Amino acid sequence: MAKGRRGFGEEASEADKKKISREDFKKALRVFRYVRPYRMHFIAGFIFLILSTATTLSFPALIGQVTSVIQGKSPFTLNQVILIFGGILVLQAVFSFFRIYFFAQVSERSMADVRREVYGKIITLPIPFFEKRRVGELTSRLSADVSQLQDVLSITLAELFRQVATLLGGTLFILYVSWKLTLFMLATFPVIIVAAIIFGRYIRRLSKQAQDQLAAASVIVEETLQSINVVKAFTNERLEIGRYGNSLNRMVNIALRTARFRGVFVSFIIFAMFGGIMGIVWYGGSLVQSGEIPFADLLTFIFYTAFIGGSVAGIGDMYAQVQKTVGASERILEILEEPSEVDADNELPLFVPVHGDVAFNNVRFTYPSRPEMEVLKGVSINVAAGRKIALVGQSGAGKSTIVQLLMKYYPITGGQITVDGRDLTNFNVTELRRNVAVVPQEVILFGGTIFENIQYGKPGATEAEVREAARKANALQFIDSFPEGLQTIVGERGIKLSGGQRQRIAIARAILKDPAILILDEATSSLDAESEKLVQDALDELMQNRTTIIIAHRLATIRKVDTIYVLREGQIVETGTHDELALQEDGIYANLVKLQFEPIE
Ligand SMILES: Nc1ncnc2c1ncn2[C@@H]1O[C@H](COP(=O)(O)OP(=O)(O)OP(=O)(O)O)[C@@H](O)[C@H]1O
Repeated sequence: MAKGRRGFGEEASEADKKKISREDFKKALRVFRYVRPYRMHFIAGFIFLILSTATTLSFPALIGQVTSVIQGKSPFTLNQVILIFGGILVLQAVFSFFRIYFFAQVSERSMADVRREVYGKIITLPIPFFEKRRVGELTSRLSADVSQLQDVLSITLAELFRQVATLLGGTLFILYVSWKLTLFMLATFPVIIVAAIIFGRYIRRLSKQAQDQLAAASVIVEETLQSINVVKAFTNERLEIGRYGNSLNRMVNIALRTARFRGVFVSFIIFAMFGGIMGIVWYGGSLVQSGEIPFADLLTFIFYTAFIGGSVAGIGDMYAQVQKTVGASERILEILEEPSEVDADNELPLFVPVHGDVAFNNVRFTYPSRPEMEVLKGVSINVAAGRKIALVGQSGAGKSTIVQLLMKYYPITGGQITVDGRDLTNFNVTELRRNVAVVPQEVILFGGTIFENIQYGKPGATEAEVREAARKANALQFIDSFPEGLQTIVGERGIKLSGGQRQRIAIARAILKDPAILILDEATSSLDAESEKLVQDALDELMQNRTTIIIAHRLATIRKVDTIYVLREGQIVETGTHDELALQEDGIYANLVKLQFEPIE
């Protein structure tokens, strides 16, 4: 019974395979909807393609005509024939220009649309999506996959058509010249085609392996350059050179194996082609001798055969390209079909300011990427508008998770979160997040000016507003000490700011945003006393009249908050003010306070 079922299953899966591949192809064709707006250009390109193919196809006839003239069997003179073909040559040049021009219009514009849409999609996807994918993978979809599609649209499609047209047109033409010789010629084709398919597949697999290996080598370069400080600190340069070298060696080995097969393949094809042509010359020669066909036709025939041979060799390659493109478009469509977090089609909701009452009622939560571990096990927190609370607890207790849930990065698995008494699920994410600002632990600035980095908190803010925010954030002093002031370039290619300076930029950004709810993820590394004071003063300014949730790592900074919540393993185990909790005998908070302050006191 089991055996029978397995047999049935196998059959079904075979059928599925076929169906899927056909569906895949259909699906991939959907990418063509991006071409639709430029269809007039596409049609124009196609017309020029047909015209230029037709003119190319007429050239073997030139040889025949000239031979006829030489043999005195043509009504035209040599000059007339050359003039006619010269005219065709000019036309061919004009047609080719327009073909390339129109196809480029279609491919460049439509692929820019695809890129724009894919990027727009990626950036609006919810956070869990980014936990499943690597950034490299996503950027490669935008670059490599779209480029693949573009190549097919701008070159391959036209080439494929030209090759098929050459094949069909050429064959019809030689059938017309001599069906006997054509049949003879066609007898050599199947051998070449079968060999091409078998070899081609194997070579493709090998070259993909070589590509993967190259990608693996590039990852080493990327990772080590990104963390060059770590490599140097551990003096692991030699180790990395060795690792990179090994990876390159593996790639070279595979590439050389591919080259060997390609060498065999190419020599075989050349051998078979010329063998075929020799056979045709031999058989054709005997047909000319017996007077069955004129010599001029034999020449024309041979040239067409060379054309046809070339196009057959080309079609295999094109087919591989098309196959690759089906894969690329599938991957692109897969992203486009992911449900967005922000409904990008909808207009942005009106800005509805909230007061800032925040409540967590018995919230339970499990990260989608780790379903077996419940991270929050019934957490309840209440913050009235304008109040300040701190979350304290060991690393991994769930502090960051709580604020991520408040930002609606993940859906909760149990309980309820409300803002101003309204369930978080009823908030549009844009509407909600406009009311929340985060000053993160590790501030990462975008490459650009300080002005742009602060303005990020409120796109379109004026210079005066940005300056005022920088002043309130205690940042103006150091900003003005740079010769270019607010226009100083920061980030990867600009000047490097210190940790305290970056924090004050982040604070200025939050001040500019002016949210009702503020989340401070306290920096773990402590600053020197002076920066610490500047940052703390800036934070005090920022916290005024806002609901503030502090993820506290250093207890000294949270003495003034209204309520401290102590978390342990996803549960709130103590709640109170600093004074209340610090006095609790054997309390977790009291112990933490002791641990942090004892060595100093
Ligand atoms: N994106 C994620 N996917 C899966 N598990 C996660 C994710 N983020 C955090 N966790 C897990 O959830 C638990 C709580 O993490 P969380 O970051 O909230 O702790 P924390 O109290 O903020 O710690 P720390 O003080 O070190 O920042 C940890 O066990 C952590 O491993």
